[in-house]
Amino acid sequence: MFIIDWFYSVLASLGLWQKEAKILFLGLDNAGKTTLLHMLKDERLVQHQPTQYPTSEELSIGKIKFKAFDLGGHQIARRVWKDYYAKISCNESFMAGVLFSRAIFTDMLYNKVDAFEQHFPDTTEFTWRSYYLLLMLPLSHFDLFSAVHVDAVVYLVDAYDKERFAESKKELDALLSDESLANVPFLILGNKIDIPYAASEDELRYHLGLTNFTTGKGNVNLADSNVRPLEVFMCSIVRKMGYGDGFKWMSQYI
Ligand SMILES: Nc1nc2c(ncn2[C@@H]2O[C@H](COP(=O)(O)OP(=O)(O)OP(=O)(O)O)[C@@H](O)[C@H]2O)c(=O)[nH]1
Ligand SMILES: [Mg+2]
Repeated sequence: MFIIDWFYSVLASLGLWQKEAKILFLGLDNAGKTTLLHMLKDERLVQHQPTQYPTSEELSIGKIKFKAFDLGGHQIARRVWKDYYAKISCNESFMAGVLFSRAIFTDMLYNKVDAFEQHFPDTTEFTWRSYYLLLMLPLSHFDLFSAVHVDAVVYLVDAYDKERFAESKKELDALLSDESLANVPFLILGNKIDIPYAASEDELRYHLGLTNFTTGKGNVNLADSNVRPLEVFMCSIVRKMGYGDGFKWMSQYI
């Protein structure tokens, strides 16, 4: 890991490798993460299936090139969120392998791929987990390490689905209190305001417990403070409105 980091920093110093920002798109299922990602990517509105596998896209907004990770928001998918932002130190390459294969296993779990077990009924769980681990270890160096340093989180909330505000708050609170994400800017998008009776910005702030925690919409310099940039923007992805201001706000902190 150290060697890889060193290698990249040498390349970067020679201008041969550009560091791009890494942004996680998080939020409950059905919030609009995939819709937003594709709207940003090619300005097209596409109807998507619920996301099963974590995916990533290269995007650029203004001068910032970034890689966006769309991780899926349903219950089981949420378990791999942490694998994408947990900080791993240099001598923990082994753990990286473990985490990566854990992500794979979670994946297998929710796709009900139990074929492996059926073919090898005598193989204990431990053994086939170990095989996977060995197989995945070399890959994990690249995959995980491109994902560990998160530059920002875009957290989407369906502003129309008021019944799930509490659930959304719970997941958001867990992210905000996770020390691997300490000081990482959070852009909270209250989506679907094109639907009548969607929550207002104040309502959403209230239900997410953010009323006194946001840091201001304009150009607010937080560099010298120890305060995490956090702000709420209401948007409608289908109407292409609102999220642009949010990303503009966010870009000053990346
Ligand atoms: N009315 C309205 N519907 C939207 C908007 N954005 C997304 N949707 C709809 O919300 C539904 C869920 O959108 P997705 O982008 O698939 O949601 P997701 O967050 O990726 O969900 P998971 O993949 O399950 O985590 C889709 O039917 C979208 O068309 C919006 O701005 N307004
Ligand atoms: Mg999705």
